[in-house]
Amino acid sequence: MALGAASAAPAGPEKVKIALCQLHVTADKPSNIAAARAAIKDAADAGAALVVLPEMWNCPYSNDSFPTYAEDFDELKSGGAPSVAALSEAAAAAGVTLIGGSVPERAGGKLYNTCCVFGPDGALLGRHRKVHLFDIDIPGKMTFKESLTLSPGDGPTVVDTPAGRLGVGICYDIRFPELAMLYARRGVQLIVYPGAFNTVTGPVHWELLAKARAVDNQLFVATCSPARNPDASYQAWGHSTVVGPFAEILATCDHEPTTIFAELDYGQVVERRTNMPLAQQRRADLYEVVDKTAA
Ligand SMILES: O=C(O)CCC(=O)C(=O)O
Repeated sequence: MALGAASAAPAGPEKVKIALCQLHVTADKPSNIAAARAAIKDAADAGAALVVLPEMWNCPYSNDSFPTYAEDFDELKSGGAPSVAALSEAAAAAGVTLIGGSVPERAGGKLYNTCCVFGPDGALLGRHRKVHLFDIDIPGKMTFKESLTLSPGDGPTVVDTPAGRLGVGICYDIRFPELAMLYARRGVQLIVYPGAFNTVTGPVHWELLAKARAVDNQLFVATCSPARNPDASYQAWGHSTVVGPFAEILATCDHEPTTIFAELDYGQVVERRTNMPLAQQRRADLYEVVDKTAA
């Protein structure tokens, strides 16, 4: 299906309070889990209905760590997936929709960088496996090859939640405008990118990409990073940010552990698209982006 006008806005809440938890991530998995639980509760206590965690919040961001900290989600009930179980419990206890950042997932002999989405009753509503792996080489500055340990997911993820219709991408996924465009086409109101940019690409690209995906598609974008840990081998950029559909910054922060909040008014998605009907003005006679995963 060629991507044209966005589908109608889904029935759902008009306004949602979102919280992005910029967690301090260490090598101690139980303490990372405890910190995530506490942050989710605190965010809910402060009135958030939608809570977001960062990429790889249960382990150091390194290829050495991913296999060690990985969890098999099929072992949820037998206690083999403590991070994911904690997310489900914390979402239910707090009564929030939870975009559970990402953790390394073990499935079918492979590892994935996976985000789980939970409803306010703790039910798993969706799961996104990072589609675009972070393989870059900027000599002397930043070299990382996720594909040494991880496999890519094979599809986009759109989840209808009590906090709106959400699209999920993980970190490097934000660099691919086609994925965001596909989400807009499917009526997504907010794209959430748990991410962990670094001190090389972060200062130049992190905010720029969030604004670009928002303004291209006239929707909300939230990027949630771990805090910078001076002891870690990978220095996360931090700067978790919420951007509105006119590319306006609604909330942001530095690299310290914190939780930031923003009120999303989904009516603005409709308003911006009415003011500036980009989707209707596309020249399908000149170019098109094709959704190869549409049902
Ligand atoms: O795209 C970048 O510069 C950083 C991406 C990244 O850190 C990731 O995908 O985990």
